[in-house]
Amino acid sequence: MEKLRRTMMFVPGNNPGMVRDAGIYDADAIMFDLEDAVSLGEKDAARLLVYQALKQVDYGNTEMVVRVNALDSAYGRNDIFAMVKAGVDVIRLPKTESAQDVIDVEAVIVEAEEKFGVPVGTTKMMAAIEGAAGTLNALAIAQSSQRLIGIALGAEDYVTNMKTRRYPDGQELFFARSMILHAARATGIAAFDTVYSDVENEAGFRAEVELIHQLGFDGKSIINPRQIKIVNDVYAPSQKEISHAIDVLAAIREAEEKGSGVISLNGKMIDKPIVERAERVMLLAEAAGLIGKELK
Ligand SMILES: CC(=O)SCCNC(=O)CCNC(=O)[C@H](O)C(C)(C)COP(=O)(O)OP(=O)(O)OC[C@H]1O[C@@H](n2cnc3c(N)ncnc32)[C@H](O)[C@@H]1OP(=O)(O)O
Ligand SMILES: O=C([O-])CC(=O)C(=O)O
Ligand SMILES: [Mg+2]
Repeated sequence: MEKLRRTMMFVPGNNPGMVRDAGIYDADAIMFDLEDAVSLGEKDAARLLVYQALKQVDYGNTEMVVRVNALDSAYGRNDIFAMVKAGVDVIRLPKTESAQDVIDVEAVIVEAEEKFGVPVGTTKMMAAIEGAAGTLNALAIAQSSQRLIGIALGAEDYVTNMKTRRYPDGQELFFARSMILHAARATGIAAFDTVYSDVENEAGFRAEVELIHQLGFDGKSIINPRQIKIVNDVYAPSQKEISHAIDVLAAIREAEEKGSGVISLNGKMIDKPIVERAERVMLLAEAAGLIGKELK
């Protein structure tokens, strides 16, 4: 069963209150940040704080992600060792430019897993693409490791690299979003859109979420708990979509019972991609609290 990751909430790794309470907002994933949200003087303290939190705070079943510093910084290797030791679910690489960046981080993860007795292969990875080189290498990056659960756009760094800024209509991100989506879909991993920094602008945020939902992203990195409900609302299927999905799944079940693969519903042929879409609608509907498990 596909894992839903509509919201992945950044939490500054140097903020004890936010780190402690991050689990109460029901983000699909929590992403502690050791990179750009943390100043150089606080890197070691943040690493320790996040390590302790992962060991001691009960975040329930929420997927726990940590954005580590790059390996070529003074902190990356220590970050990876500490997070693997703490049993983090996913390590997010920032500013990934090539497949080699992922391979290098994976090698350090393996070292850490062996050192701390964590079964090799358990720690998953995701790669954030935040510049022109990474965007052009998106497919190679997505193919670079079996551990990758997904790739993500980091638009603040990306627009800086591209010598532009973010605009309300997002035209400046269209190429990068398309590359990342296609690379993710071609390799069967997830695609995550970038943060929207203007927390007070709910209408602008909703418009961006509608756009990335239409494009096909699995979800979005967010920076504030107030953004969670908006993403979940946009990703919730309509009643019409849910009814159609229920009919499709009932029709396919009936056809299977009769031993027939090809079926029609209201005169339209139902085939594999339609069934797959219907299953995803039901998963999203359940996550949005719109149906119970018994209907699936
Ligand atoms: C370009 C990049 O690299 S982006 C990634 C790095 N950036 C980050 O991680 C920033 C994360 N976000 C934040 O720090 C904050 O949301 C800010 C600074 C943007 C806004 O902070 P605030 O004005 O305090 O937000 P707001 O008033 O909505 O906070 C409401 C509550 O949610 C908490 N909260 C806000 N953001 C977060 C968060 N990201 N994680 C956990 N808790 C949070 C606040 O502590 C506050 O809790 P309280 O009611 O118990 O006091
Ligand atoms: O990955 C993100 O969405 C946040 C980030 O670092 C960026 O936009 O540069
Ligand atoms: Mg960035």
